[in-house]
Amino acid sequence: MFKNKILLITGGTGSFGNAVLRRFLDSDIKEIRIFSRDEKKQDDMRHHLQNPKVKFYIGNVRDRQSVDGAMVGVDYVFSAAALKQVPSCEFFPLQAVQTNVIGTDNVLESAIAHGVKNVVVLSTDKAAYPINAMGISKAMMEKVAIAKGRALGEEAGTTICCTRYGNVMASRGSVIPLWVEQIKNGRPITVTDPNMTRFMMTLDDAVDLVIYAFEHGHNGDLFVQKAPAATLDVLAQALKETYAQVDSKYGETEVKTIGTRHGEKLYETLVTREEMAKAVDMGDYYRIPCDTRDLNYDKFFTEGNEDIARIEDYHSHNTARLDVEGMKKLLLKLRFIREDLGMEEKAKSAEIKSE
Ligand SMILES: O=c1ccn([C@@H]2O[C@H](COP(=O)(O)OP(=O)(O)O[C@H]3O[C@H](CO)[C@H](O)[C@H](O)[C@H]3O)[C@@H](O)[C@H]2O)c(=O)[nH]1
Repeated sequence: MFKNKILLITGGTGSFGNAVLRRFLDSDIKEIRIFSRDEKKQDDMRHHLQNPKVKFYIGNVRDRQSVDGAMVGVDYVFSAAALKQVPSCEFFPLQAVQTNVIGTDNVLESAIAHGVKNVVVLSTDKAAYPINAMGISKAMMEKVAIAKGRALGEEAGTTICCTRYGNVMASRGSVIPLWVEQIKNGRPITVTDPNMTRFMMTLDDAVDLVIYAFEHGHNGDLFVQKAPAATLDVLAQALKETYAQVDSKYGETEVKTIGTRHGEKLYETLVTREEMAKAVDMGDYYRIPCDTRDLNYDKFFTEGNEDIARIEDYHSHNTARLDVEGMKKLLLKLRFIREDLGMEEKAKSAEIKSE
């Protein structure tokens, strides 16, 4: 499907972009374009990869002209550029709107104008019943993408769909690399709330989900991957026990409860109750087709969905729950933990401790 095609990844220097590169570089894809703001990260990537198939574009999704410059000749787009940290978006919500909503709209409009065949927009569980600025901006981003997909319709040359996933274990700036640093530096592990749950996905799961959406998506679809969850308590214990294999003193690390941060939820929802009512169960995934009713209000009263009251949303408190042993198994899938445990050769680059 990617043979001789050009793929553009916005926000391509992030964890997701790097994982896509690892997956596709040895394939028969023609070119992968990395579009992002940070010249330093691009430069590091360029030196590390030294691969003529990868082309770099400096730009900002907020600036349509820069997006247009990268879009010429592109077949497929993975739209991953985002402000994604909950606390920073809480303090600068309009910045989240600029990048996540308006920036994504720029990417979609540009893709349609340039005849791109397929766009997959990356979202997060925090967009379902959102309570924080990051989630609210991502929820609006989903609405923008889905409305555009619906307006384009089945026969259009461009297909737009969204994927929503949970916490990507050990992605840049997330809790696992932070706790690993704490363990190794002899500091206590800082836990916000031991009973808080999060969906646990690997970066490979996230790439699989995007490819699944790419292959199965109809205009306006939203895709979710079923995933297990764990409490922070279990995650902390599993990390301690895993690192005790490197040095037994790590197993003695103190765990300190610091309290919930700005805008955090006790548990995350991947599929809302309202979405569950129309979700198509595809085995490992849910496909949530867009609502194709038109803006004729009468229909909303005559075609209401009575099932909704009986359906439960899909969240990190009611999905499959990992225990410490299960969590440890999942941790061992992470590249940087495997490196630390000596199960895998260390990567050449001075990549930060994350996936
Ligand atoms: O010192 C800390 C930091 C975090 N946490 C907890 O660890 C969990 C994960 O926190 P992260 O900061 O790793 O992730 P978030 O859930 O805040 O958000 C992350 O996951 C999202 C998906 O849900 C998006 O991908 C988002 O971009 C990304 O930052 C949360 O329950 C948080 O309370 C702690 O206990 N101690």
